[in-house]
Amino acid sequence: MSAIRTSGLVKDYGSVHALRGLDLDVASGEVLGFLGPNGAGKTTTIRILLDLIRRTAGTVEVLGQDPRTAGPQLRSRIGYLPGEPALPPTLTGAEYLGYLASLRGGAPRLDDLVRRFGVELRRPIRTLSRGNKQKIALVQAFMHAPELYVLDEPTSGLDPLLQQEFRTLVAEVAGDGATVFLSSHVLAEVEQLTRRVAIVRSGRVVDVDDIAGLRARAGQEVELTFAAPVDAALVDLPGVSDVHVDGATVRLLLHGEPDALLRAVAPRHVTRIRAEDRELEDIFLDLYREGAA
Ligand SMILES: Nc1ncnc2c1ncn2[C@@H]1O[C@H](COP(=O)(O)OP(=O)(O)OP(=O)(O)O)[C@@H](O)[C@H]1O
Repeated sequence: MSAIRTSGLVKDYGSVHALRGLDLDVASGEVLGFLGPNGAGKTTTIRILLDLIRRTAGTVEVLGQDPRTAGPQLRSRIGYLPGEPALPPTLTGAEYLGYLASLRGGAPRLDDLVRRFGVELRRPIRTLSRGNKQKIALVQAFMHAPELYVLDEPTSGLDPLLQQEFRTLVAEVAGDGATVFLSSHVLAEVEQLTRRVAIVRSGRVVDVDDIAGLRARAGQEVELTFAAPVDAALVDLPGVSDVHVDGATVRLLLHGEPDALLRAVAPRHVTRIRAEDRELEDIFLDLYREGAA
């Protein structure tokens, strides 16, 4: 079953085509990373899922319902952490969270979360630091133990200790079977929390894969050193790209199995070999650029 499904989702802001047929399927119980360069359409997608803005065309299902027509009881099954939370400045944290708890028919996790994150409840929200505001936003997203979490850049403004606490919390709710849809630029977060990622570019999902699959496709950086200078033609093979020859040293990018490469260089005297998986960061940069091309 899907927790989120969009098909052919289109959103125009006047002449700006923010979403151009976005297809997305988030399975129930999965943690999916939603990644893409600035302006790709992540926040627009999330706002449509939450029924904060109207789509131009396409279909959307959230927990089996169309958010456009489902009404507030659907909203109470979702925990939403906006990228830039707008909190009521004059209320205290206690007043604001208490109000939301009554709207949503309870907040079983409120006390636990307040303790874990050290939330300042007594002062008016306008007097709080950015990090302390972010904590209140985070607590409201998690306190009613929803089935689906929609988190837009969740750890911006949190110090590293609280970021770690947040990751623990996400792993907990995922372990309890909730679905988490996480937009993030923090690669450590994506890598630690998600198994699958969807890459969005120019209003479309251009790639969906698990992290292991991305790594495998992204290949390895290989450096071979020979006893004597060689020619690039030696490694002109399928699955080999980005070849740089510097005298007796050859650097290249290898996709797939190394077997053909090893056979090709075997007749020469190889003095040194080094192979490294590419960093996840490079992989994402490639994916963002591929989309741009
Ligand atoms: N209210 C608006 N009016 C006009 N254009 C908008 C509006 N909101 C977003 N856009 C445009 O729609 C496109 C998608 O924006 P969106 O905020 O969804 O991207 P994003 O992927 O969330 O980016 P970021 O990572 O920078 O937050 C961008 O070109 C943006 O300028």
